[in-house]
Amino acid sequence: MKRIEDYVISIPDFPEPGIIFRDITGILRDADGLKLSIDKIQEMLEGVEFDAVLGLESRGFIFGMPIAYNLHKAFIPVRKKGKLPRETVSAKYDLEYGTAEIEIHKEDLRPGMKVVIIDDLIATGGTVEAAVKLAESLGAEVVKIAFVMELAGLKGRERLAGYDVESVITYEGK
Ligand SMILES: O=P(O)(O)OC[C@H]1O[C@H](OP(=O)(O)OP(=O)(O)O)[C@H](O)[C@@H]1O
Ligand SMILES: Nc1ncnc2[nH]cnc12
Repeated sequence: MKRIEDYVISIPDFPEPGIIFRDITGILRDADGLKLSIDKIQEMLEGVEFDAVLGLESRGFIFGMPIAYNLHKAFIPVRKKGKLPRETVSAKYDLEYGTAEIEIHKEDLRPGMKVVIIDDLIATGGTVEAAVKLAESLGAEVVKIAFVMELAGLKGRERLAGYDVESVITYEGK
């Protein structure tokens, strides 16, 4: 039986020198890998009460949507700036490579909603930290943050102190 780490393809020096790119398409192209990844994240949510999955564009959509569907929860996209048509709140952040800005529809979250944030990977933690800020700025409570992969060497988890954070697999380095 293969493990999730057996499906991830690691590409050195992509998209720039020094980055080891952890490619999830190796998981998705195999039906067993795809099922295993969704099942593993779903296991993390057992016993967690929540209203909606927040999926982070774009790879967080891939893993977040099937889970929202399976558990009969809402799915709310957190998108890169300029894509959402209604009124938004937005946050800027730094990436392992470059900077970016994400946003969410303001009226999609209401005070008191409990949300789970799902993404494929945490590197520096900048993206997920920005997503937490957006959710909380609208009064939502982040009850769980789940990743397929964690690059522990980049210490992104340190930005999430006090939150319930779990990853299917952890790479000790970058
Ligand atoms: O922890 P961080 O340093 O913030 O990096 C992690 C984020 O970077 C990647 O997304 P990216 O912005 O490359 O977008 P994509 O999913 O559309 O490829 C990844 O899917 C995470 O969302
Ligand atoms: N090393 C990495 N591999 C894949 N996606 C990433 N996003 C940020 N860092 C990444």
